[in-house]
Amino acid sequence: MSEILLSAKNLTKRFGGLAAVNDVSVDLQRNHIHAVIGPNGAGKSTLTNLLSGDLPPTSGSVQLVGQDVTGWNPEKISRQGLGRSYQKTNIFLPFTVWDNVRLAAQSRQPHAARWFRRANDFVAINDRATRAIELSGLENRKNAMAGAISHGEQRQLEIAMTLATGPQVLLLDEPLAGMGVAEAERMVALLLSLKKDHGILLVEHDMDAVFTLADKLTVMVDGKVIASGTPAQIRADADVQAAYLGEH
Ligand SMILES: Nc1ncnc2c1ncn2[C@@H]1O[C@H](COP(=O)(O)OP(=O)(O)OP(=O)(O)O)[C@@H](O)[C@H]1O
Repeated sequence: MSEILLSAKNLTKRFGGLAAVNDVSVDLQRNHIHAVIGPNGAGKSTLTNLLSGDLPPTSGSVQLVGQDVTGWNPEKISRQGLGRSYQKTNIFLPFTVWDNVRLAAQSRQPHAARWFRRANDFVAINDRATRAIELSGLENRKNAMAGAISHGEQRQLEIAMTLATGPQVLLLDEPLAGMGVAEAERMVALLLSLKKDHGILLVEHDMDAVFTLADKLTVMVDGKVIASGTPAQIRADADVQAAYLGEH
């Protein structure tokens, strides 16, 4: 049986009287892509924030790579193996692609702010950055300024920066947002290649991409899971048809 990398059980997040995430359980296996879909306001971003530690849950628990990480802060959760891409906000536009990825790799080292660093650390950081750039398909853009590359390449850069932290789980929030057809096809191919070494939890509105990529889907509406299963099971689910998917 495949290894479970991430397992969230009965997660609830309340904002005052609103249960933005209501008793949600999801799990993620290595070498799988698990997509979380649902209409606007379903609670997908809130769920993502609970998994990354950006928000504490009101109740429920999260296991990551064999460790209960419930209530841990984002940095500690990152060190335990979860890489979250933050849409563009982490990219330094006046820096090169390489510098951005190297900084992300460096942020993962213990004592990142220390002025004194051993030579071995530098080698390890550079190796991780080089590998992340290779994996994300940005080798030929590594000396370009981040502000001068295309929108699609910037989204690849976000993924490279996430990979540079050495995650086992990738938590990706709308990696295809704002992309044209060719860029989206490239990103779909990239995500499929990354599944070889990672588990990927994907929040995405592009249903064609989701149904191409996902091994498993969880459908949320109004904070609750209304269905979970394979793409074929989700397509055939009457509740999902009625609530969300329509013609898909
Ligand atoms: N910090 C907050 N305080 C109060 N309410 C919030 C907060 N964050 C989210 N909500 C509410 O929780 C519900 C779920 O929002 P969330 O952003 O998680 O949905 P979503 O599925 O990610 O939507 P979208 O697809 O539009 O990004 C919404 O009703 C939203 O208004």
